[in-house]
Amino acid sequence: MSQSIEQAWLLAKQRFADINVNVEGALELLDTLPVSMHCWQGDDVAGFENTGGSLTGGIQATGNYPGKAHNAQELRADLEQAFSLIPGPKRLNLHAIYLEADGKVERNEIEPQHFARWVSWAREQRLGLDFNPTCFSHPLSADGFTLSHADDGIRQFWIEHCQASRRVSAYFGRELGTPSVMNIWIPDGMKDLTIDRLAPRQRLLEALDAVMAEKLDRNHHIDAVESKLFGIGAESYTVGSSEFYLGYATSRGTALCLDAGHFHPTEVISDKISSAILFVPRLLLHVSRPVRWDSDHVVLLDDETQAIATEIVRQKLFNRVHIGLDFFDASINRIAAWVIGTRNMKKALLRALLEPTEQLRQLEQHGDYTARLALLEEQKSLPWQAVWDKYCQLHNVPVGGDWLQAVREYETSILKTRKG
Ligand SMILES: C[C@H](O)[C@H](O)[C@@H](O)C(=O)CO
Ligand SMILES: [Mn+2]
Repeated sequence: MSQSIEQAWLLAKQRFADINVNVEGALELLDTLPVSMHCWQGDDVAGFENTGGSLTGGIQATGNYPGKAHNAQELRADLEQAFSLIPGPKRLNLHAIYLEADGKVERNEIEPQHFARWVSWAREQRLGLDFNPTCFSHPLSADGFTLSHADDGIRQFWIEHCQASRRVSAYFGRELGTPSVMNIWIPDGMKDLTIDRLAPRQRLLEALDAVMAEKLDRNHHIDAVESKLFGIGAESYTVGSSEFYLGYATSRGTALCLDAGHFHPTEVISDKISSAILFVPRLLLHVSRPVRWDSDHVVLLDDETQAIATEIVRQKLFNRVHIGLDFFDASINRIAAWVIGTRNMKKALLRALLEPTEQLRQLEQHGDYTARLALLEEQKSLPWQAVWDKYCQLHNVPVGGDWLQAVREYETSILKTRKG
């Protein structure tokens, strides 16, 4: 096997060299692009704060595949298993409900100490960490409102939770030497026709300003805000709409999070990148796969994933776009879900890096759209897969579908021994 990988790699290198693409340079660049894997695929967004509580906020993890993680030790073990099957740099994206504490900690009282074990593990694993306040699955979000709540006390609770979360995020960045991107997503919205669509947005604006008032070191912490079109039970009105957050991020200089499942079904985030990046300093991507709705299916190597990666590479947005994943599928092996989705994101980045972009740009500038289309289509069948195999080999992770065997063995020896 390893001999055929080498032969295919050498031939592929030559094929790409023929169109002036430097394959080794592409792999070097790929090694500088981390993908932030989301912890919540490992336990269906349950967290460890209130095990047994249900997932609310208009999102759903459907399926009951056995073996999900029930505590941080299990989740870390599962993550290590997934990481060992994915080549190149990775980060981990944590939610506040993944804290570790002896007793109950109110969300507005979370502190860095509750995430200390995550940090020392991340240091061992050479991972950067990202963070999210958790503004759902809580009694004070039960009526569908958090930061835009009309009740001052409830709104203040969520403001304090987000303020506390920013300090945790800055702690991650300080300890690990790489800024933590902290994304605020809230579920606030209404099921049915809404009379006052302005007041909740006004309250959200003021609440976010209060959350962000404390100045934190940019080298440790980056604020991001995530819009949404609708959620289950919030079909008619979402306070944090796309326009709201584009305006917020633009006027406040925060990062804007674009989730692939948070727009009208025919809208794609790949086409939003080049507009939004003209007005906001940074983008955070939640690469996901919406099937008819914001279903958060596992990321495929499909046209949109490719278009997202291609956009980052063509515009050289390497330092301004943070790539995160956001899916939660409980109907298949959860580790396999991570591996499939993350490898696909990385494959898309590799394919984008192997594109003869300069040549295509020249053709476009000269108005030769025939050749542009012809070349775009031809390069799809160039042997990028041989380059991917080599990349996997260089990083000591399984080539092709061989990783599935490791997942199966882990399932038999570990996951099947877990209850539920
Ligand atoms: C759990 C995440 O924070 C959540 O998925 C959010 O990012 C989102 O996309 C909600 O639809
Ligand atoms: Mn998201």
